[in-house]
Amino acid sequence: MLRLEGVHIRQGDFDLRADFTVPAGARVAIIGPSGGGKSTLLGALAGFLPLTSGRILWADTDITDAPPAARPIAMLFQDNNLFPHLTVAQNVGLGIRPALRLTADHRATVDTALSRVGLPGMGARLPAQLSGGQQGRAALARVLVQRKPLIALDEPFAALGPALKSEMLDLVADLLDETGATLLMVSHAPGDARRLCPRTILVDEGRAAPPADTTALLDNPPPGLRAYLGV
Ligand SMILES: Nc1ncnc2c1ncn2[C@@H]1O[C@H](COP(=O)(O)OP(=O)(O)OP(=O)(O)O)[C@@H](O)[C@H]1O
Repeated sequence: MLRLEGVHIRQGDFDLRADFTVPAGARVAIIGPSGGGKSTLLGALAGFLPLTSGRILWADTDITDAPPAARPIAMLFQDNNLFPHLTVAQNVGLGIRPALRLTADHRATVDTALSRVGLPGMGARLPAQLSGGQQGRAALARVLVQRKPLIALDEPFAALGPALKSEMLDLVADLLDETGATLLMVSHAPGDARRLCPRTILVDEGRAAPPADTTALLDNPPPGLRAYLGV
């Protein structure tokens, strides 16, 4: 279980507060207006932003001050963060060893992950030699090899067309079924939240609310969310 206890994060003159739990294995969307603090929340969970006060716990272990690499969370951002001068296999390998000294076992793990996301034999290519959707798959492979119990996706497929996006959401769902990982997914698309995430955290007015039933929240949104959704 992920637990945020009395969390307060400050970025410049922006304040975000959060106090909630997410059960292990849950699939939770994070939605809310632009500038509401969704990325701030993920940044704090991943250890890129310090807390002003409060604690973050995973499975009853306090990770508030743990460095990013020691946290139980793997992140995937919208632009995938593939390094253009590294091969696809090297980019995926970064998820195992940031220094890129991979053993034969590590290389086998990378190959297995690439096959799993539908990119068998493409490890030697550079990212520019992949389509946008294939780049997204490579980035997902890097998340997979990290074998973290918590996966955070920050608007991962916003740049993809509807068919590709749908395919990627299915792939994420399959990977979660296999690994049992917990998902936190920032999305501006209510349809993605409905499809993949039974529960949703609303981030608005300086607060990340506890996960609520996605369908109920989207069918009957509070005023701030209503304005954002344009309903
Ligand atoms: N480095 C920073 N320094 C100061 N303020 C910041 C910084 N980064 C973000 N902010 C502010 O923090 C607030 C929350 O930003 P954040 O990126 O978390 O929102 P978001 O909900 O992810 O927005 P979007 O949906 O547009 O990506 C905004 O008011 C933003 O201006």
